[in-house]
Amino acid sequence: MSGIAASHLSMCYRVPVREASLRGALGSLWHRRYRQIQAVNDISFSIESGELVGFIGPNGAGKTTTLKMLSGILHPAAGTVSVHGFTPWKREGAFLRSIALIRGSQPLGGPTELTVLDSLRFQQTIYEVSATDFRKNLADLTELLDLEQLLSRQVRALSLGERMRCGLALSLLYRPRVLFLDEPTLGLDVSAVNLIRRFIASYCRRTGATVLLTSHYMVDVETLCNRIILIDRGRIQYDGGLSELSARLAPAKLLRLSFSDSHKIDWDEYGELIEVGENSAVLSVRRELVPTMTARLLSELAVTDLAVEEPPLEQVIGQVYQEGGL
Ligand SMILES: Nc1ncnc2c1ncn2[C@@H]1O[C@H](COP(=O)(O)OP(=O)(O)OP(=O)(O)O)[C@@H](O)[C@H]1O
Repeated sequence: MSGIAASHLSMCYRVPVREASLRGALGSLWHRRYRQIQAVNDISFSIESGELVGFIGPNGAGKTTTLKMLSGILHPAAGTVSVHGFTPWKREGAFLRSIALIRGSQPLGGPTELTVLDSLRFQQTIYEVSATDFRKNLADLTELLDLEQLLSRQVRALSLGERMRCGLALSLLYRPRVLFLDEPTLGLDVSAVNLIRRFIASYCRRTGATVLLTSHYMVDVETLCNRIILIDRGRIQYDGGLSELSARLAPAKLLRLSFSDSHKIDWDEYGELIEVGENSAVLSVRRELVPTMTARLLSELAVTDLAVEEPPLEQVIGQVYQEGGL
Protein backbone atom coordinates (compact mmCIF):
# COMPACT_ATOMS: atom_id res chain seq x y z
CA MET A 1 0.00 0.00 0.00
CA SER A 2 1.19 3.47 -0.82
CA GLY A 3 2.05 5.56 2.24
CA ILE A 4 1.27 8.80 0.42
CA ALA A 5 -0.44 9.15 -2.94
CA ALA A 6 -1.06 12.55 -4.50
CA SER A 7 -2.88 12.72 -7.81
CA HIS A 8 -3.23 15.82 -10.01
CA LEU A 9 -2.86 18.10 -7.02
CA SER A 10 -3.17 21.85 -7.59
CA MET A 11 -3.35 24.90 -5.37
CA CYS A 12 -4.05 28.48 -6.28
CA TYR A 13 -3.84 31.46 -3.92
CA ARG A 14 -6.06 34.47 -4.52
CA VAL A 15 -4.26 37.62 -3.48
CA PRO A 16 -5.54 41.22 -3.55
CA VAL A 17 -3.72 43.55 -5.95
CA ARG A 18 -2.43 46.60 -4.09
CA GLU A 19 -2.41 49.81 -6.07
CA ALA A 20 0.74 51.91 -5.83
CA SER A 21 -0.89 55.36 -5.77
CA LEU A 22 -2.99 56.75 -2.90
CA ARG A 23 -5.88 57.25 -5.27
CA GLY A 24 -5.64 53.67 -6.50
CA ALA A 25 -5.38 52.40 -2.92
CA LEU A 26 -8.55 54.29 -1.95
CA GLY A 27 -10.31 53.07 -5.10
CA SER A 28 -9.43 49.49 -4.29
CA LEU A 29 -11.41 49.79 -1.03
CA TRP A 30 -14.53 49.73 -3.24
CA HIS A 31 -13.34 47.74 -6.22
CA ARG A 32 -10.83 45.25 -4.95
CA ARG A 33 -8.98 43.39 -7.68
CA TYR A 34 -7.44 39.98 -7.18
CA ARG A 35 -4.85 37.92 -8.95
CA GLN A 36 -4.22 34.19 -8.84
CA ILE A 37 -0.93 32.60 -7.85
CA GLN A 38 -0.66 29.04 -9.10
CA ALA A 39 1.50 27.67 -6.27
CA VAL A 40 1.11 23.98 -7.19
CA ASN A 41 0.15 22.91 -10.67
CA ASP A 42 -1.13 19.39 -11.30
CA ILE A 43 1.42 17.29 -9.46
CA SER A 44 1.22 13.54 -8.89
CA PHE A 45 3.52 11.22 -6.94
CA SER A 46 3.40 8.32 -4.56
CA ILE A 47 5.61 7.43 -1.64
CA GLU A 48 5.78 3.96 -0.17
CA SER A 49 5.23 3.44 3.50
CA GLY A 50 8.61 3.72 5.26
CA GLU A 51 10.26 5.67 2.43
CA LEU A 52 12.33 8.81 3.12
CA VAL A 53 12.02 11.23 0.21
CA GLY A 54 13.66 14.63 -0.30
CA PHE A 55 11.30 17.30 -1.65
CA ILE A 56 13.43 20.07 -3.07
CA GLY A 57 13.11 23.13 -5.23
CA PRO A 58 14.02 26.83 -5.33
CA ASN A 59 12.26 29.50 -3.23
CA GLY A 60 8.57 29.77 -4.07
CA ALA A 61 8.53 26.43 -5.92
CA GLY A 62 5.48 25.12 -4.02
CA LYS A 63 7.06 22.83 -1.41
CA THR A 64 5.44 24.25 1.72
CA THR A 65 2.09 24.55 -0.03
CA THR A 66 2.28 20.87 -0.96
CA LEU A 67 3.22 19.86 2.59
CA LYS A 68 0.31 21.91 3.92
CA MET A 69 -2.09 20.08 1.60
CA LEU A 70 -0.65 16.69 2.54
CA SER A 71 -0.99 17.48 6.23
CA GLY A 72 -4.54 18.80 5.87
CA ILE A 73 -3.91 22.48 6.61
CA LEU A 74 -4.89 23.53 3.09
CA HIS A 75 -7.68 22.24 0.89
CA PRO A 76 -6.39 21.85 -2.68
CA ALA A 77 -8.02 23.58 -5.62
CA ALA A 78 -7.97 20.24 -7.45
CA GLY A 79 -6.72 16.70 -7.07
CA THR A 80 -6.78 13.93 -4.51
CA VAL A 81 -4.46 12.86 -1.71
CA SER A 82 -4.33 9.76 0.41
CA VAL A 83 -1.99 9.61 3.40
CA HIS A 84 -1.99 6.13 4.89
CA GLY A 85 -5.58 5.82 3.68
CA PHE A 86 -6.79 9.18 5.04
CA THR A 87 -7.91 12.26 3.14
CA PRO A 88 -5.86 14.94 4.95
CA TRP A 89 -8.29 17.87 4.81
CA LYS A 90 -10.99 15.85 6.56
CA ARG A 91 -8.67 16.18 9.57
CA GLU A 92 -9.94 13.09 11.32
CA GLY A 93 -8.50 12.50 14.80
CA ALA A 94 -6.84 9.24 13.75
CA PHE A 95 -5.16 11.05 10.84
CA LEU A 96 -3.91 13.91 13.00
CA ARG A 97 -2.47 11.40 15.47
CA SER A 98 -0.60 9.63 12.67
CA ILE A 99 1.18 12.62 11.09
CA ALA A 100 3.42 15.49 12.13
CA LEU A 101 4.25 18.65 10.18
CA ILE A 102 7.49 20.05 11.56
CA ARG A 103 8.65 23.43 10.32
CA GLY A 104 12.11 24.81 10.98
CA SER A 105 10.72 28.33 10.67
CA GLN A 106 8.19 27.67 13.48
CA PRO A 107 9.79 24.92 15.54
CA LEU A 108 7.64 25.21 18.63
CA GLY A 109 4.07 26.40 19.09
CA GLY A 110 2.01 26.74 22.24
CA PRO A 111 2.37 28.91 25.34
CA THR A 112 5.99 29.98 25.77
CA GLU A 113 5.81 30.45 29.53
CA LEU A 114 5.38 26.68 30.04
CA THR A 115 8.41 24.53 30.72
CA VAL A 116 9.37 22.01 28.06
CA LEU A 117 8.14 19.15 30.25
CA ASP A 118 4.78 20.89 30.81
CA SER A 119 4.45 21.39 27.04
CA LEU A 120 5.16 17.70 26.52
CA ARG A 121 2.51 16.80 29.12
CA PHE A 122 0.07 19.16 27.39
CA GLN A 123 0.81 17.39 24.13
CA GLN A 124 0.27 14.02 25.86
CA THR A 125 -3.24 15.11 26.79
CA ILE A 126 -4.13 16.51 23.36
CA TYR A 127 -2.90 13.42 21.53
CA GLU A 128 -4.21 10.98 24.15
CA VAL A 129 -0.84 9.32 24.76
CA SER A 130 -1.09 6.72 27.54
CA ALA A 131 1.05 7.18 30.67
CA THR A 132 3.16 4.12 29.75
CA ASP A 133 3.78 5.32 26.17
CA PHE A 134 4.50 8.83 27.44
CA ARG A 135 7.20 7.57 29.81
CA LYS A 136 8.76 5.33 27.18
CA ASN A 137 8.63 7.86 24.33
CA LEU A 138 9.87 10.68 26.52
CA ALA A 139 12.84 8.58 27.67
CA ASP A 140 13.70 7.72 24.04
CA LEU A 141 13.34 11.30 22.81
CA THR A 142 15.28 12.73 25.75
CA GLU A 143 18.17 10.41 24.97
CA LEU A 144 18.15 10.85 21.19
CA LEU A 145 17.67 14.62 21.26
CA ASP A 146 19.80 15.28 24.33
CA LEU A 147 16.92 16.99 26.18
CA GLU A 148 17.75 16.20 29.81
CA GLN A 149 18.96 19.72 30.62
CA LEU A 150 16.09 21.38 28.74
CA LEU A 151 13.02 19.72 30.27
CA SER A 152 12.73 22.12 33.21
CA ARG A 153 13.44 25.25 31.14
CA GLN A 154 10.75 27.67 29.98
CA VAL A 155 10.07 27.44 26.25
CA ARG A 156 10.59 31.18 25.75
CA ALA A 157 14.13 30.96 27.13
CA LEU A 158 15.32 28.40 24.57
CA SER A 159 17.73 29.10 21.72
CA LEU A 160 16.68 28.30 18.14
CA GLY A 161 18.50 24.94 18.10
CA GLU A 162 17.01 24.01 21.48
CA ARG A 163 13.53 24.99 20.27
CA MET A 164 13.97 22.76 17.23
CA ARG A 165 15.02 19.78 19.38
CA CYS A 166 12.07 20.35 21.72
CA GLY A 167 9.73 20.91 18.76
CA LEU A 168 10.75 17.53 17.35
CA ALA A 169 10.15 15.88 20.72
CA LEU A 170 6.72 17.50 20.95
CA SER A 171 5.73 16.44 17.44
CA LEU A 172 7.02 12.91 17.81
CA LEU A 173 5.74 12.21 21.32
CA TYR A 174 2.71 10.45 19.89
CA ARG A 175 4.86 8.42 17.43
CA PRO A 176 3.43 9.67 14.12
CA ARG A 177 3.90 7.29 11.20
CA VAL A 178 4.25 10.10 8.65
CA LEU A 179 6.58 13.08 9.02
CA PHE A 180 6.42 16.19 6.89
CA LEU A 181 9.67 17.96 7.65
CA ASP A 182 9.86 21.49 6.28
CA GLU A 183 13.42 22.80 6.58
CA PRO A 184 14.13 21.08 9.92
CA THR A 185 17.73 22.34 10.05
CA LEU A 186 17.01 25.96 9.08
CA GLY A 187 19.42 28.36 10.75
CA LEU A 188 21.02 25.77 13.04
CA ASP A 189 24.74 25.45 13.81
CA VAL A 190 26.78 22.48 12.59
CA SER A 191 26.45 20.37 15.73
CA ALA A 192 22.69 20.93 15.98
CA VAL A 193 22.32 20.10 12.28
CA ASN A 194 24.24 16.85 12.76
CA LEU A 195 22.19 15.93 15.80
CA ILE A 196 18.89 16.56 14.00
CA ARG A 197 20.02 14.55 10.95
CA ARG A 198 21.14 11.61 13.10
CA PHE A 199 17.88 11.85 15.02
CA ILE A 200 15.68 11.78 11.90
CA ALA A 201 17.56 8.76 10.53
CA SER A 202 17.31 6.95 13.84
CA TYR A 203 13.59 7.76 14.32
CA CYS A 204 12.87 6.35 10.86
CA ARG A 205 14.89 3.20 11.50
CA ARG A 206 13.13 2.59 14.81
CA THR A 207 9.58 3.36 13.72
CA GLY A 208 9.53 2.75 9.95
CA ALA A 209 8.05 6.25 9.48
CA THR A 210 7.30 7.64 6.03
CA VAL A 211 9.08 10.98 5.54
CA LEU A 212 8.85 13.84 3.09
CA LEU A 213 11.67 16.27 3.78
CA THR A 214 12.23 19.73 2.33
CA SER A 215 15.57 21.39 2.80
CA HIS A 216 17.74 23.90 1.02
CA TYR A 217 20.77 22.13 2.52
CA MET A 218 21.54 19.40 0.04
CA VAL A 219 23.63 17.58 2.64
CA ASP A 220 20.39 16.94 4.60
CA VAL A 221 18.85 15.39 1.52
CA GLU A 222 21.99 13.48 0.51
CA THR A 223 22.45 12.05 4.00
CA LEU A 224 18.87 11.02 4.59
CA CYS A 225 17.18 10.28 1.26
CA ASN A 226 17.76 7.96 -1.69
CA ARG A 227 15.03 9.52 -3.74
CA ILE A 228 14.19 13.13 -4.48
CA ILE A 229 11.23 14.90 -5.95
CA LEU A 230 12.25 18.18 -7.51
CA ILE A 231 9.58 20.83 -7.88
CA ASP A 232 9.88 24.15 -9.68
CA ARG A 233 7.16 26.73 -10.33
CA GLY A 234 4.54 24.35 -9.01
CA ARG A 235 5.43 21.44 -11.29
CA ILE A 236 7.42 18.29 -10.69
CA GLN A 237 10.62 18.39 -12.72
CA TYR A 238 12.22 15.18 -11.51
CA ASP A 239 11.27 12.18 -9.38
CA GLY A 240 13.89 9.51 -8.90
CA GLY A 241 17.23 8.47 -7.43
CA LEU A 242 19.89 10.94 -6.42
CA SER A 243 22.63 9.24 -8.41
CA GLU A 244 20.47 9.09 -11.55
CA LEU A 245 19.88 12.83 -11.25
CA SER A 246 23.62 13.50 -11.04
CA ALA A 247 24.25 11.17 -13.97
CA ARG A 248 21.61 13.00 -16.01
CA LEU A 249 22.79 16.50 -15.21
CA ALA A 250 26.47 16.36 -14.50
CA PRO A 251 28.55 15.34 -17.51
CA ALA A 252 31.63 14.69 -15.35
CA LYS A 253 32.62 12.64 -12.30
CA LEU A 254 35.30 13.44 -9.76
CA LEU A 255 38.43 11.30 -9.42
CA ARG A 256 40.00 11.78 -6.00
CA LEU A 257 43.49 10.33 -5.86
CA SER A 258 46.50 10.07 -3.60
CA PHE A 259 49.98 9.33 -4.97
CA SER A 260 53.43 8.75 -3.51
CA ASP A 261 55.71 10.52 -6.03
CA SER A 262 55.43 14.28 -6.16
CA HIS A 263 57.24 14.96 -9.46
CA LYS A 264 55.56 17.38 -11.84
CA ILE A 265 52.46 15.86 -13.37
CA ASP A 266 50.67 17.23 -16.40
CA TRP A 267 47.10 16.93 -15.12
CA ASP A 268 45.60 18.24 -18.37
CA GLU A 269 46.49 14.85 -19.84
CA TYR A 270 43.83 13.25 -17.60
CA GLY A 271 41.10 15.79 -16.97
CA GLU A 272 40.30 19.14 -15.42
CA LEU A 273 42.25 19.75 -12.22
CA ILE A 274 39.88 20.85 -9.41
CA GLU A 275 42.34 20.86 -6.51
CA VAL A 276 45.86 19.64 -5.86
CA GLY A 277 47.95 19.04 -2.72
CA GLU A 278 51.44 17.67 -2.20
CA ASN A 279 50.34 14.07 -2.62
CA SER A 280 46.71 14.31 -3.60
CA ALA A 281 44.53 15.74 -6.34
CA VAL A 282 40.92 15.93 -7.47
CA LEU A 283 40.19 15.75 -11.18
CA SER A 284 36.97 16.28 -13.04
CA VAL A 285 36.68 13.72 -15.85
CA ARG A 286 33.90 13.27 -18.40
CA ARG A 287 31.75 10.26 -17.50
CA GLU A 288 32.53 8.28 -20.65
CA LEU A 289 36.28 8.74 -20.12
CA VAL A 290 36.32 7.64 -16.45
CA PRO A 291 37.31 3.95 -17.12
CA THR A 292 40.12 4.92 -19.53
CA MET A 293 41.48 7.70 -17.33
CA THR A 294 41.31 5.57 -14.19
CA ALA A 295 43.34 2.84 -15.93
CA ARG A 296 45.87 5.39 -17.22
CA LEU A 297 46.27 7.09 -13.84
CA LEU A 298 46.84 3.73 -12.14
CA SER A 299 49.46 2.62 -14.68
CA GLU A 300 51.25 5.94 -15.25
CA LEU A 301 51.39 7.38 -11.69
CA ALA A 302 52.33 5.89 -8.32
CA VAL A 303 48.72 5.99 -7.15
CA THR A 304 48.13 4.83 -3.54
CA ASP A 305 44.40 5.49 -3.43
CA LEU A 306 41.73 6.37 -5.98
CA ALA A 307 38.02 7.04 -5.57
CA VAL A 308 35.43 7.90 -8.21
CA GLU A 309 32.73 10.26 -6.90
CA GLU A 310 29.59 11.96 -8.14
CA PRO A 311 29.88 15.77 -8.05
CA PRO A 312 28.34 17.33 -4.94
CA LEU A 313 24.54 17.41 -5.12
CA GLU A 314 24.65 21.06 -4.09
CA GLN A 315 26.46 21.85 -7.35
CA VAL A 316 24.14 19.71 -9.51
CA ILE A 317 20.98 21.20 -7.99
CA GLY A 318 22.39 24.73 -8.17
CA GLN A 319 22.78 24.19 -11.90
CA VAL A 320 19.13 23.07 -12.23
CA TYR A 321 17.86 26.09 -10.30
CA GLN A 322 19.98 28.47 -12.34
CA GLU A 323 19.15 27.00 -15.72
CA GLY A 324 15.50 26.28 -14.82
CA GLY A 325 14.12 22.85 -15.49
CA LEU A 326 15.81 19.62 -16.52
N1 LIG B 1 -0.63 32.36 1.92
C1 LIG B 1 -0.26 32.68 0.69
N2 LIG B 1 -0.91 33.62 -0.02
C2 LIG B 1 -0.55 33.94 -1.26
N3 LIG B 1 0.50 33.38 -1.92
C3 LIG B 1 1.20 32.43 -1.28
C4 LIG B 1 0.86 32.04 0.06
N4 LIG B 1 1.75 31.07 0.45
C5 LIG B 1 2.59 30.88 -0.59
N5 LIG B 1 2.26 31.69 -1.63
C6 LIG B 1 2.92 31.76 -2.95
O1 LIG B 1 2.84 30.45 -3.51
C7 LIG B 1 4.07 30.12 -4.16
C8 LIG B 1 4.64 28.86 -3.52
O2 LIG B 1 5.00 29.14 -2.18
P1 LIG B 1 5.57 28.01 -1.18
O3 LIG B 1 5.68 28.65 0.17
O4 LIG B 1 4.76 26.80 -1.30
O5 LIG B 1 7.03 27.76 -1.80
P2 LIG B 1 8.29 27.00 -1.20
O6 LIG B 1 8.77 26.09 -2.28
O7 LIG B 1 7.94 26.38 0.11
O8 LIG B 1 9.32 28.19 -1.03
P3 LIG B 1 10.52 28.43 0.03
O9 LIG B 1 11.62 27.49 -0.35
O10 LIG B 1 10.89 29.85 -0.23
O11 LIG B 1 9.96 28.18 1.40
C9 LIG B 1 4.97 31.33 -4.02
O12 LIG B 1 4.82 32.10 -5.18
C10 LIG B 1 4.39 32.08 -2.83
O13 LIG B 1 4.63 33.45 -2.93
